[in-house]
Amino acid sequence: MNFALDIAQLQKSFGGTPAVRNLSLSVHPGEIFGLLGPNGAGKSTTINMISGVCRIDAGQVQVFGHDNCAERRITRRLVGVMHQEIVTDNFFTIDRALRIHAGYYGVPRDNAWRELLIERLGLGPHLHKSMNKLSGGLKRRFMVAKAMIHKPRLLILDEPTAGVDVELRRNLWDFVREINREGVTVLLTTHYLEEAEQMCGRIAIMNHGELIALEETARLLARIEGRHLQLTLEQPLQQVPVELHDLHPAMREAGRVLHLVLDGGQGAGAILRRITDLGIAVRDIETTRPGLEEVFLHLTGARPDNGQAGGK
Ligand SMILES: Nc1ncnc2c1ncn2[C@@H]1O[C@H](COP(=O)(O)OP(=O)(O)OP(=O)(O)O)[C@@H](O)[C@H]1O
Repeated sequence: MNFALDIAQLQKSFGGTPAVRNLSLSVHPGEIFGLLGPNGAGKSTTINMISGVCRIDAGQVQVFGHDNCAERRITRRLVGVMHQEIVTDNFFTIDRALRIHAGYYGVPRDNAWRELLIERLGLGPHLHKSMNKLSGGLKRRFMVAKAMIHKPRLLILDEPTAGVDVELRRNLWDFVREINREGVTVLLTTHYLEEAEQMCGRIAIMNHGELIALEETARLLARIEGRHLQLTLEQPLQQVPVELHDLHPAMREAGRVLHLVLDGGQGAGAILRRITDLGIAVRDIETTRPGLEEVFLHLTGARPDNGQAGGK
């Protein structure tokens, strides 16, 4: 059986600086697959090469067995992409823009599908508004509908929930799960790591253009051994004392929360004593399970820029 997406030794440079280096990965039909990485890791460049927006320097991309350069007309129909930047056809209404995009792919008109997208994405009341009058959230919903209007078999979502409120985010992911159950393969990027954890069966992590991990989500999480301690401090820390560097410390919430990883046989009590000996007063302590944020930290030494990360 063909992969939904098969990327082999993909490369791209901008002005001599590599953005994607020798990337190979495959996505199975029916998967929800996460492509994660810190800012500038090369995720969007990869997606742009898959969608044909960006020329490939070297390597190959196949979509359901079709080469996306040699068989572009076929792969264009098979893939639907929601790009990261909000791009709308400013003077069109949602209604008109969706009709134009459906025509662009040359697929037979499917009114039932169109109506379903409009209903599930809550676009009905806004169909006849011109695009430049829509809120950011509505524009994003429109972009999902646009990516889906030609019934692609592979849906690519590049940070679909950036700047989107909680309710819309939930609706959007419910919808993605629903279409995935109906057979659509999904590749997504997100900076909200808990979303990737909840949505994706497998996750690939890129850093500096390279693939540095590709595993089932649960296995990836299990890579980070040891318990995680979260300490709420009486006073915010300016920086983590060097004496605690063996505990993989990360500060959050402007230094009010300190996150530590206990590998080996270190007990929470002993750690607490070490901390209080340094004159740091602890208000609250809790153990947490590792999240993808910790996996990121572990694998890349960087923190994802999700607006909540503190410095290390
Ligand atoms: N059109 C371009 N011209 C020049 N450099 C580019 C261009 N597009 C991307 N880059 C560079 O390529 C690298 C990878 O960028 P890319 O946008 O693919 O990363 P990303 O993982 O999607 O990051 P983010 O999470 O911030 O969107 C970055 O260093 C970026 O500055």
